[in-house]
Amino acid sequence: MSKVAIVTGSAGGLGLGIAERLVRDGFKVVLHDINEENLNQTVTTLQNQGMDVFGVVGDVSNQADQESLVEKAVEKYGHLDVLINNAGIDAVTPILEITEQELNRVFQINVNGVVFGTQAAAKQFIKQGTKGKVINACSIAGHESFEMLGSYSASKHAVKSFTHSAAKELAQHQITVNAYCPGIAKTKMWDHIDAEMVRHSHGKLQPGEAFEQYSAGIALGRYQLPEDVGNLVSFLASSDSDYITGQAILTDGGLVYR
Ligand SMILES: NC(=O)C1=CN([C@@H]2O[C@H](COP(=O)(O)OP(=O)(O)OC[C@H]3O[C@@H](n4cnc5c(N)ncnc54)[C@H](O)[C@@H]3O)[C@@H](O)[C@H]2O)C=CC1
Ligand SMILES: CC(=O)C(C)=O
Repeated sequence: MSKVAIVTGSAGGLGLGIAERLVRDGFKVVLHDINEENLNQTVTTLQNQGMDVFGVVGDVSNQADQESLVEKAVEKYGHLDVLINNAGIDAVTPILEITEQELNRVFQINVNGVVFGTQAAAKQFIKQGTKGKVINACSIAGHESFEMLGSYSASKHAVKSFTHSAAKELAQHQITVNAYCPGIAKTKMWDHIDAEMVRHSHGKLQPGEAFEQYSAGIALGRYQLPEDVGNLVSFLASSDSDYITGQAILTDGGLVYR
């Protein structure tokens, strides 16, 4: 019987790379995103390539949406084995200018989303009476805090902390909870971070320079590809990782050392 995985925020970027890798690993994959147009396009493209995937539109920060996502996955494929809490957003703001609205939005999506997803998947695993895996998107910013990324870094530290608590509490049900911590990948997220860093630099940075400066510190000499993240998530989703729980594992080409 094929295993079933959900990947949130997978219309593009790292989530899409993860979804494609899991399909190649033999999973049936439920793609999920808040952006309906992008999600439909991505799902159609993958289905046209013969992949067994389907899409669910939803907002990870909405608890009812997360419950409904798991219900729809089970309705379609019969059961659930793995949830990848991948969806996330960035915010680039000097500390003195962070607003209540920004902080709430970043935490609602990056942190509440992970909590609600974990709850929905864990309830399903317990109902099934099976092992299950929850895999959360953390970041190098969950291990080291970055200038101008104050609310984002705090949210990713919270993801790491929640990963530890959930791993401890859910182990009694044979549910593992781990996180992947990417470095610098050239997705829409980094396009936005670069543009925002340029905007806040008052002429000191040109477009592309913030990305170049961050990438210049990578020991292996290149920025990250979605495939690099897919490699780690593939392992965390496989039975090879059955004895690993509560870990937030860096995949960054050598940038942050913990
Ligand atoms: N790009 C990078 O260098 C790094 C990314 N990460 C993390 O990896 C994850 C994926 O990042 P990227 O692919 O780069 O981002 P991205 O911005 O390229 O893609 C994120 C996807 O999530 C979706 N999304 C946003 N809010 C959502 C919501 N409320 N509900 C459902 N879907 C939503 C977006 O529509 C988009 O398709 C994020 O959690 C991010 O924080 C971590 C470290 C580095
Ligand atoms: C997007 C992200 O997590 C960083 C720190 O680059």
